[in-house]
Parts: sequence; C-alpha cells; structure tokens
Amino acid sequence: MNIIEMNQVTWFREGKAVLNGIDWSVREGEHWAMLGLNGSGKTTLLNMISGYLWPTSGEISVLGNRFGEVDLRELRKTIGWVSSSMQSRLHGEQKAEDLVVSGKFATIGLYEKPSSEDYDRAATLMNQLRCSHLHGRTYQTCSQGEQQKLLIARALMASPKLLILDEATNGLDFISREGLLESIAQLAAAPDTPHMLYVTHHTEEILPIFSRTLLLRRGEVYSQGKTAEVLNETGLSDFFETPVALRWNQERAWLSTK
Ligand SMILES: Nc1ncnc2c1ncn2[C@@H]1O[C@H](COP(=O)(O)OP(=O)(O)OP(=O)(O)O)[C@@H](O)[C@H]1O
Repeated sequence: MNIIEMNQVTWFREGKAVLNGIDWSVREGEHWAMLGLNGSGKTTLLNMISGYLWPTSGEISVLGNRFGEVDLRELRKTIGWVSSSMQSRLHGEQKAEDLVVSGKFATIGLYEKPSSEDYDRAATLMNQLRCSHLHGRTYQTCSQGEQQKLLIARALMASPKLLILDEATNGLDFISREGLLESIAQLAAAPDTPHMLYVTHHTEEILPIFSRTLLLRRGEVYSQGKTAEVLNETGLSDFFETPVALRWNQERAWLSTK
C-alpha cells in the first residue's frame, strides 16, 4: 500500500489550475520533503492530502483510502498536520504536558479525562523531541521553537500514520531552527514514527532522513525522486529561474545565488 498516491490530480479555481496534473507516489517507509516557492501550491496540495479539498479531476488515495470511497473525517484522524500558523489557535495558558495530551482527544473529537498512561506517553514524546524540561510551563511562556516541538508532540499523541510538518521552522532563529531539525532527525529514528512529509522553502532544511524530495512549481511537479539527485545545481537554477550555487554540508544542500 502506498502512503500517498496521486494520479493526474488537478484543481481549478478562478479559471486557473492551482494544481495541474500531479502524479506522485509516497511509498511505505519513505519520508518526503516538498519544496516550492510562495504560491507554488504546497498548501493546496496539503489540503488535498488531508481531505479538505477535492480534486477537480484525477485520483487520490491516502493511506490506502481512495477518495470517493472513504469517510474523510476518519482519514483525517490518521494524519497529523503541524503548521506554524496553528500556534495562535491554542490556549496559551495550558500547561505544556496538557497541550501534548490534548492531541489525543483533538482528533477523536470527544473529551475524555486523560489517563496516567496518556501523560506517560506525552512525557515519552516530549523526551523524544527533547523538550521534557518544559513540563509544568504554560504554552505561552515557551519560545516559538519550543512551541513547535510541543505541537509536534501533540500531533504524535494521536498516533497518526502520516505527519505533515508544514513550514515548521517559520519564525525560528538559527539556533532554535537547528534544535528543532535535530529533534525531527531523532524522531525519525524512533520506533513507530509515522511517515513524515516536510514542507519547506529552504533546501538546507531537508535533512538526510528525507530521502525523497518533490519540487513544486506553479502547481506542477517540477521534479521528484531521490533528494540527492533532485537537489542539483543545474536543476535548482532552472527550478528557481535564477542561477544558484549549491554546497553540500552534512548531507544538507546549502544554496546561494551565483
Ligand atoms: N481558494 C482559492 N481560490 C483562488 N486561488 C487560490 C485559492 N487557494 C489558493 N489559490 C492560489 O493558488 C496558488 C497556490 O496557493 P498555495 O497557498 O497552495 O501556495 P503555497 O505554495 O502554499 O504558498 P506559500 O509558500 O506562500 O504558503 C496561489 O497563487 C493562490 O493565490
């Protein structure tokens, strides 16, 4: 079973193809990165994967569920979506561990009193994301980087099969960004980690664990495949329509303009 399968997916709005002829397969065991400039269609594609948008034409199946044959609300419970824009929608006065635990109930849509096992699991996840020290702190007193880690732990609390990390490093300084990326790398090595889809504007954030990359441009797949092959100087210069120099350091692709 493929995790994501798209076949000629197109989405029209206001006479324009926001997504056009997307063919894409995410296979079992693969973590993917998706790179695209502003307005390239990334958010639209994520909304489609999560069943919030329906393609104008083409076929999608996510986690073996073919759209048209599946209850999309059920599908959404198996997908965790962490986006920096979520931060403002949460209760700032909530304690870090309560916020993480609430992830279990957010997707289920009913409130139960969390058990001590739930809190144990939250503690394990906070440890995996290297933010155990936030225990007892209110969410609003955590830095943006710390908040992002808590949001990832919260999403994992629902045991999703697919975890979308959507511009997760937005607003983070260099140190916080590297800290978050390290935690994500560590997470990939942990047992039972879901398939991850890392959406970004920046090539250097594509960690080696993201072995596959999709480049999206103007609603179309520019290229996709093994990260080390997709991220090459000639291809990226053409993709960005500006000459770029590429330097690999610690298996990450650092770009500068030429
Ligand atoms: N409901 C809509 N109606 C009309 N146009 C839309 C709609 N939703 C998205 N678009 C357009 O589709 C294009 C892709 O938007 P999308 O938000 O998916 O891009 P993105 O890659 O996520 O951008 P960013 O990196 O800035 O978040 C944009 O030009 C946007 O204006």
